Amino acid sequence: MVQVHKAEEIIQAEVRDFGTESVPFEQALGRVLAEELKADRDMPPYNRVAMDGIAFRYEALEQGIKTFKIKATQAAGDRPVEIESAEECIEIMTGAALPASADTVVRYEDLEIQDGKATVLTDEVSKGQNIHAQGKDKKQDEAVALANQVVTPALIGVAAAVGASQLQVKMLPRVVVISTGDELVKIEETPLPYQIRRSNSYTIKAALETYGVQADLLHIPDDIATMKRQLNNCLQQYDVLILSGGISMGKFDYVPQVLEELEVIKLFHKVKQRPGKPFWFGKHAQGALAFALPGNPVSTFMCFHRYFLPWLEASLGAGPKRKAYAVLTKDLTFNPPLQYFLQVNLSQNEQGQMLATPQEGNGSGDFANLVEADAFLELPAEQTNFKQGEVYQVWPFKQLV
Ligand SMILES: Nc1nc2c(c(=O)[nH]1)N[C@H]1C(S)=C(S)[C@@H](COP(=O)(O)OP(=O)(O)OC[C@H]3O[C@@H](n4cnc5c(N)ncnc54)[C@H](O)[C@@H]3O)O[C@H]1N2
Ligand code: MOO
Ligand SMILES: [Mg+2]
Repeated sequence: MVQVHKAEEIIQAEVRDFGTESVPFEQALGRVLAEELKADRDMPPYNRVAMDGIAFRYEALEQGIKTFKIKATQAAGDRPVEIESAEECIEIMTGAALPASADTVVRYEDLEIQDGKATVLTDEVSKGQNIHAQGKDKKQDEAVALANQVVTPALIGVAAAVGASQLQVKMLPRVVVISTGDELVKIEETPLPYQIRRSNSYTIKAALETYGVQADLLHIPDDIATMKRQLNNCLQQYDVLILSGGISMGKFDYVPQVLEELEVIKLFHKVKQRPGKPFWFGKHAQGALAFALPGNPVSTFMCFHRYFLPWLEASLGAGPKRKAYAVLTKDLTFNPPLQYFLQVNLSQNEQGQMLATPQEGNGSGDFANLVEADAFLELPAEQTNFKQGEVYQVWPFKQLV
């Protein structure tokens, strides 16, 4: 049995590099960028008009000119229309490229327009106002996104702006999520009174999709020969096997035995934690990793977030997971010498602190309450009494505000 930090260390020592691939930028959401993205030209690419109104030369105001002859109207996307003299202006729209002969824009709200002439009504005009200067956001060839950044909707927009229709991203591991257990039936079936529907694999598959990982699902019955054959296939075909169930003390918990018979080297079995104590982790001679998670749904869920996701993020080069902390809002006691992962609800107080309020759980087998919870609060094994106001690391599994 290993401590939580040791289990984490062993898993992190098995971080892999799956290489890079090019994908259409629209399909890159959630992937990890493997290249620096550069501005193909200045951003903005021209002096961009920021208000609908007129453009003219500021020197006109200095000469006492307040009324301008409207030479033309220029929409966004039009080639710039130049003015010939300080008495002229162009009616110009937001997003248009400022003509080189003008340097100042006054918005319609500060104008009176009559008989083809525009009069400036305000004295508060400064040179260069209402213009976004060319290259102010980014210069041509400057980086707009860095390698190892996660592709977000904002990044996809920037990629579009610089014409990067393909993005080089980190390749994802091939993952199979395996359920075991003869009590489990397909979700579309009506279970017999002593059976249940499979759920763990769907939770994990859904969580993986956030990272762009499209995992395959497989169910293996509690039969050694079948399990051996199927797991052997999986070890050849996948980079990662995430299993749930079949790893504890039960007569039909065959997973560790079968994995070891298939030359998956056990790197640890059992972690000093609750839930999730029976967690088994190993690696195959040819490289595949087996995360054999305990079958109780809360245990599966916790181990997946606490161990698998940090491994995935490190393998994709997204850097170590940013740590989050929260303040415990109630006293509690936990006697066993195990790291306790407490289900909590997260909120923020007016001081901007993240608060963790324990959620009444019912052990790791009852998981309907996970829908309400936001995170696991990690309470150290060497401590028994935990006091309101103390701060602990938290593992959120829901999108925070
Ligand atoms: N004698 C002992 N018994 C148990 C111990 C122990 O230390 N000594 N540990 C307990 C703990 S803690 C856990 S956690 C479980 C882990 O059991 P397994 O990993 O062997 O999982 P199973 O026995 O196959 O199933 C446990 C439980 O989870 C349900 N399950 C399994 N897979 C799914 C799934 N895909 N979807 C939904 N539910 C699933 C299964 O029906 C069982 O109820 O062992 C304790 N026992
Ligand atoms: O690890 Mo078990 O999850 O305590 O039920
Ligand atoms: Mg069992």
